[in-house]
Amino acid sequence: MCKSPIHNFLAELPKCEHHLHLEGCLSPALLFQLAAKNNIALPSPEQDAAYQSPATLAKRYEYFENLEDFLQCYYRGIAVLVTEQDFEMLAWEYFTTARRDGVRHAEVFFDPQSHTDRGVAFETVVAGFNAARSRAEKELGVTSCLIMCFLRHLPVSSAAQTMQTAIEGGYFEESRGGDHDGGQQQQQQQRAIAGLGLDSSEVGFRPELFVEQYRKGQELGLHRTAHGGEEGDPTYISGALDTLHVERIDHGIRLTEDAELLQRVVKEGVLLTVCPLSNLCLQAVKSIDQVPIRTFLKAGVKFSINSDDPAYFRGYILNNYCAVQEAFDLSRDEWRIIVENSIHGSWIQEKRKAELLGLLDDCLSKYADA
Ligand SMILES: Nc1ncnc2[nH]cnc12
Ligand SMILES: [Zn+2]
Repeated sequence: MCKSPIHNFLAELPKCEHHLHLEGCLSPALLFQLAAKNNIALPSPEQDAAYQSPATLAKRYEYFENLEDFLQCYYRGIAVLVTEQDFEMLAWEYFTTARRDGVRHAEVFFDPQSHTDRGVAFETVVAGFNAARSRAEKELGVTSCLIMCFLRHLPVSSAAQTMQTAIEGGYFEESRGGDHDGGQQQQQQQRAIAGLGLDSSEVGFRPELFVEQYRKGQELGLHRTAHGGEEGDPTYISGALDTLHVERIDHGIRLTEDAELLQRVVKEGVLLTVCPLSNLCLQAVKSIDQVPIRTFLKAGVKFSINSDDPAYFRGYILNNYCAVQEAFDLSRDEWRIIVENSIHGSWIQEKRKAELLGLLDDCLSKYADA
């Protein structure tokens, strides 16, 4: 628990998470558990001393040199995920922890190529994640949608193949799903996969490479977002806006380096999905107060605060909210703006937005005098 006098207020804010990699929720404990169950050999002490125990692995995660250094651990860990139940367990760990942190709605990324390249079927991955999503909606009241990411360091032909698999499998088609309030009222249209994302190594793998996949996605009515301006310069942000026609930018902290682009982002109402602890852990900033939270608030840039890869970056969403509060001492009104923008920037129906805005009002009233 953080030392902020408004910790309880921060904890109870009805959060929407927009930048969360499900594979980034694989804790050292779960990694070792699944490796043993699935008979997956972990690196020997000669190969990598970090993989001796969950404790040594947790120690390894205390310092990453940069995005690339982290991604090596991330992709190595993913090898223990094999069965539908493994994917369900991983996502369930996320949803239960996120709900404890006040998350009410989550739009979560997954990286199908990191599984299909190892011979795990696309259907196994999506079925496991969607089982956890259904359960989270029923048992925890957390609504969610799934965002399929392309790995930008792999050949574009691999992204094209992944897109084809998803289209042919009907994962982008609308089907009647239960409404989030239990399904007694009208049913809402749901897709197994609601949107496209772009992640992995940024510099040298420009967004323009994936224009054809995003064009198809737009034609199919999918939502679109892309990582940009995490390590890459602002042209990675403008490239994603101009050629991929994204609705959001994931990270986007280097937007501050281009005043004109910043004005465009404000004017077009593009939401940035900022991940403060991730930026700190991957050395994108030296301290949290260098994340441009105040600059964005002052300029009217819309953003949400997110955890990215919580098993690797010192905590889930509430730790990120608390870290921001400790660094910036935001007012309740500034938190209201952040949470309102997170709700409005979510890919949900107006009715669900109204419910979440109602919860926000309740929280603001409860803590008005505290
Ligand atoms: N922070 C991040 N940036 C790019 N790709 C990722 N994949 C998982 N986490 C990521
Ligand atoms: Zn990310």
